[in-house]
Amino acid sequence: MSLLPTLMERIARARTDLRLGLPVVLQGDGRSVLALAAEGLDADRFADLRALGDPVLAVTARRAATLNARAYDGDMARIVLPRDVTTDWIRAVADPQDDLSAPMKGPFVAMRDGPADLHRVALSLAKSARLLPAALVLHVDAVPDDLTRLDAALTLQALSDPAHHTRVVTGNVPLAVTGAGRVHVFRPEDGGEEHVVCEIGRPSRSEPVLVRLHSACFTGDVLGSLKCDCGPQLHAALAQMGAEGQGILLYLNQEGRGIGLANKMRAYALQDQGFDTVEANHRLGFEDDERDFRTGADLLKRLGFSKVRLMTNNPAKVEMMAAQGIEVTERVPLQAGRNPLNTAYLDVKARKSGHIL
Ligand SMILES: Nc1nc2c(ncn2[C@@H]2O[C@H](COP(=O)(O)OP(=O)(O)OP(=O)(O)O)[C@@H](O)[C@H]2O)c(=O)[nH]1
Ligand SMILES: [Zn+2]
Repeated sequence: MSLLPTLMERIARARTDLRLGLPVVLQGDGRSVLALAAEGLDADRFADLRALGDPVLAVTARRAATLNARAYDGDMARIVLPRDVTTDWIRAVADPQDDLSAPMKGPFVAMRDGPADLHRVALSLAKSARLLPAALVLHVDAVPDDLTRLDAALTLQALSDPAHHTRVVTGNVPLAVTGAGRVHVFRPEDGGEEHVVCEIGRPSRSEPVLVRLHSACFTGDVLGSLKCDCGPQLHAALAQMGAEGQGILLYLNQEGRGIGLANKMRAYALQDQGFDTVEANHRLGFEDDERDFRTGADLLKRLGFSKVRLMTNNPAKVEMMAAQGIEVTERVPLQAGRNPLNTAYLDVKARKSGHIL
């Protein structure tokens, strides 16, 4: 019946549920689990969950490596909870903030037997909800009525494909660099963040267009943070488009290389403890870069562009464009905003993430 939620709509609900601290139900191969995000775990809910059985704490292999827990499941570990477990213990396993000041109690016992597929989906959902990637997972025979239910395999598939976007509106916005600015707003069908494409002038659809594929950086773009180069890169790109009279700025809401603003601030707090940008992501349980650049290529195609002069120092962006069928006729270097406070950050990106200096 068409009034009932689709899979995408149920995934959107599940993300909200996890962010609220509610469990969601994941189902597959005749099994059901309750999954609850470790972040923001409520003591009463945790007590109710334990009354139903013994949940395990799923964490990514990245987080497991920091904890010295064995990742028997390859990309993740299922950590057995100690008998005297508290919500503080769970939070401390999930969140690396106090790893140094209060070293973990370990050794951790990780499960080797039994399927881990539903746990894996719980972690993907937590990531897509921009929460810490750690979830309590409990097998149950009877599923409570009011909880959001998801088919695990279909959910994993849906989370790994980029969402389809609808162009919601286009509005004229005169900019400092050009009077001829237009903003297109694209909304994903999966209830995720909207993305913005800013078109400068009226670029021809048959010639290579100057494009900046930019990821949101609230601290750099809006606050003028000196920890990164995002703000100056954004403004340098707009200035070049203004000077050439045309261009496309893809402004993707993938804050913190796709981990969300709260997690990026957690990463910054770890950087204050001495870890670099890549190490901080790993300690939190994330990969170096959790972004999916395919969305950028999709939006370009939707606007009728197939050839670009791409403003970036990141070879992964160039490769992705080509893989998505967009011809990159030229990589236009974008060097702006180096300062004494971000030199180490930019050097790490060059050394560990392959950025071209
Ligand atoms: N996780 C994390 N994200 C960061 C950090 N510093 C900046 N960012 C994010 O990194 C992203 C930077 O994006 P971009 O400017 O598109 O990219 P880039 O991959 O450096 O490539 P180019 O600028 O195109 O050369 C933004 O989403 C920022 O919010 C950090 O220390 N940790
Ligand atoms: Zn930034």
